[in-house]
Amino acid sequence: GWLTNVPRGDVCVNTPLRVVGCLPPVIRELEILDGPATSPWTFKPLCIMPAGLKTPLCVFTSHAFANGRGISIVTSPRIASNIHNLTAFAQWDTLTQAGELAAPPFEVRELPGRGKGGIANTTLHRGDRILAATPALLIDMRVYSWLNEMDGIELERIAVRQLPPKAHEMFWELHNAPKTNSVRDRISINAFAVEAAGGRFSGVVLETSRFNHDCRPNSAYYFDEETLTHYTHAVTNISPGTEISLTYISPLSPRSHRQKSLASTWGFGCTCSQCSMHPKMVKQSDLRVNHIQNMTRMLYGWHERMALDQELAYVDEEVAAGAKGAEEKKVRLSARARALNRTIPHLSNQEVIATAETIISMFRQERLDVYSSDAHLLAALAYCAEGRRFDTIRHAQLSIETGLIHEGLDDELHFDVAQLAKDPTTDPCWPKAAAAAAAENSTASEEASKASQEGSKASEESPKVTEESPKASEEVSKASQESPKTSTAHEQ
Ligand SMILES: C[S@@+](CC[C@H](N)C(=O)[O-])C[C@H]1O[C@@H](n2cnc3c(N)ncnc32)[C@H](O)[C@@H]1O
Repeated sequence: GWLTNVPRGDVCVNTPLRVVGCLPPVIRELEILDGPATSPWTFKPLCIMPAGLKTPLCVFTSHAFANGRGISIVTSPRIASNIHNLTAFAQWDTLTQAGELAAPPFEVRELPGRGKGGIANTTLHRGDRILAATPALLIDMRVYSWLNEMDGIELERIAVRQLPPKAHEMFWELHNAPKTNSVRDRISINAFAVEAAGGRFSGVVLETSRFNHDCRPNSAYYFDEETLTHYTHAVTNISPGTEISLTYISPLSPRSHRQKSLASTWGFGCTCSQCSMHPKMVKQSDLRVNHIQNMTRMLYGWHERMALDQELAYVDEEVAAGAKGAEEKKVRLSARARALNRTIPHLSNQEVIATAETIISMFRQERLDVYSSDAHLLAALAYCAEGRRFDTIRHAQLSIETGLIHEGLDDELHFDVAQLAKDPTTDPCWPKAAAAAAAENSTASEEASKASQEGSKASEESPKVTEESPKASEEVSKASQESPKTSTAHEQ
């Protein structure tokens, strides 16, 4: 009954497919093996089987999701089941009322020449949350490659149609610039590229879609895959009355590329301050972003080589122990190490530090310092390899601060950086000789402190952390000079 009610004419009229005929898509109901009663979805999933493939793409809608905000997901049954197992579904009642802030720190207003936009209604400081919202739509990117345009649009239409009333209404109020079809165009103009449960999606986050673009934005966003929540935070201090902006594209591309991509996908000529600068300044800015990218590539190479060296040392032990598959692994890792040696120049720790500091400074000049999380992490690792404890901690902390705003950092990497920020001397990057000296020092100091505790209570007030004393740090730095640099050991 429901299927026959789907008006399909619109799809055909608005697509070039009309020229070659307009057959209605073949839509099937997904067989739910456990039976409909146990299905987590509000409607029976409707599917289209892509020509020549064995996996259908279907629409999965939940009205209960995120306290009734609802969601429609177009994807394969396997990915849908993975998504359903995420915290976002398993504990939706414990999540905050995403997107339903009692007092949002912005108002949506009509702005000259750019449609609607979000205007701050309070003072926001760097790091303040502006929005946290779940997407109303997640459209698997495979829709665009596996299905013909008409079939893809049909699934998108069903996904929108099945949304709860409020989300449905908000979707139709979104900005649109007619090109192909009213549903597809709205999705492509307003969606964020997100990843979840092993799939890549166009995600429409209804509230966040109101923010306009700026190449040097005052807010940054990321998508938390586990809770399916899209976060937006302030990256600068924002005064009331200021427009909240985010970037639709990578800001690390030259002005001409940015302009082209904004015009072709979003239909506007960017007039943000970074695009409107004096041509000489544009040239310098383009040069800087180019430098940033090249130098970052070099540092990633250094980091990969350092990780490879550590892995090779481990594999050497496995080979010596006669472990199965160790020889093959060593051959594979050595080949990768040789390839890196050919393409990435060799860098000493000091050079890595100088390069990372230069990248960080250029990001600052570009007003993109929130992007310098990786550069801070690499600086921290190089300082660590030099046995410079407090420089390591300083950069690890800066990496965390920028990373939290820009990426959320709740993954393994965050755990590693957090460890580094707490105590680099226990990290594998810390020079072994220095670690041994520090351990010896701390044993000596423990013994001394024990002895003095016995003698007098006053010794309890003396600083216990011996590495912090000038003598200890001198020893550390000497030891690190003497120690073989882990990152170069296998290259020589
Ligand atoms: C995701 S929507 C942003 C919100 C939109 N202005 C609205 O009214 O809902 C993207 C569209 O907003 C407009 N837009 C965004 N940033 C802009 C900017 N910096 N200058 C002019 N128009 C902009 C463009 O029409 C673009 O296609």
